[in-house]
Amino acid sequence: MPVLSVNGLSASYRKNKVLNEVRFDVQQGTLTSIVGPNGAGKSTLLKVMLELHPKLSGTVQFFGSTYSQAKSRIGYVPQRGSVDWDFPTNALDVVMMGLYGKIGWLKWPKRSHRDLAMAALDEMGMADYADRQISQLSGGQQQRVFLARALVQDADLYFLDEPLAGVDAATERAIMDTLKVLKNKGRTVMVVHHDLQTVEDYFDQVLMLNRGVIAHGKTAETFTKENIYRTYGGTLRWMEEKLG
Ligand SMILES: Nc1ncnc2c1ncn2[C@@H]1O[C@H](COP(=O)(O)OP(=O)(O)OP(=O)(O)O)[C@@H](O)[C@H]1O
Repeated sequence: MPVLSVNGLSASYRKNKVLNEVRFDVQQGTLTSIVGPNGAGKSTLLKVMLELHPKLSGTVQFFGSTYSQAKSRIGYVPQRGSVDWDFPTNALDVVMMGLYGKIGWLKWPKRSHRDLAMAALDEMGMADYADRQISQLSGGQQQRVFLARALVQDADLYFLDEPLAGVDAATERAIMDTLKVLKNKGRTVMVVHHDLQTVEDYFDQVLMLNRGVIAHGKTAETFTKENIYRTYGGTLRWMEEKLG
């Protein structure tokens, strides 16, 4: 059984249809990049699947059940730009939020929860920043804190929206190492990704999206010149140089 099954999914913003009959299955233990040009509907796809934006039609099944039944098994790291970083909270508290599924809302976290959150911050090289207000962290540091939050959540299926955008090489490596560890533990990870040069190195599966699914499958077989052109149209002149 696929961990994620999307069928005939369509969505719009007012009259502007941005997802059209999207259909794909994702198997457990895969690391998938979602690629496509600006405005292709990648972020919207995540939001619609996670019921943050309404769908027009179609179905989405997680582990064979609905989103609300599967919620505690799903982790989401939104695009950094979409988060209100002025929210007065420190890095440790952000990570603790990933534990609410376990602690329960309005219950006081235990020492062991705090230890788990600290360990995750440490894993992302952010232990020294636990007490720092999130608004006072750099973009890459904020991204590491978000990854730590996803780690403590201990989900089975993760969605990350451009986690590598604007981070330095060390942070990029730390994030990709973390995602590979999750995959090797049998978790399933889907990542909106923009750097076409690293798709083959980083991801075993690719979902090529432009309002509908253009191609989906093993990166080695799917991420071809032809599919890249079909996905991006004429917008990628540099690809011609790269691919000859
Ligand atoms: N809140 C919104 N209200 C109206 N239109 C929106 C909204 N969010 C996105 N759109 C439009 O929907 C389309 C798909 O946007 P989406 O953010 O899903 O694309 P994307 O593939 O993630 O793009 P990018 O690579 O630029 O992040 C775009 O045309 C965008 O302008």
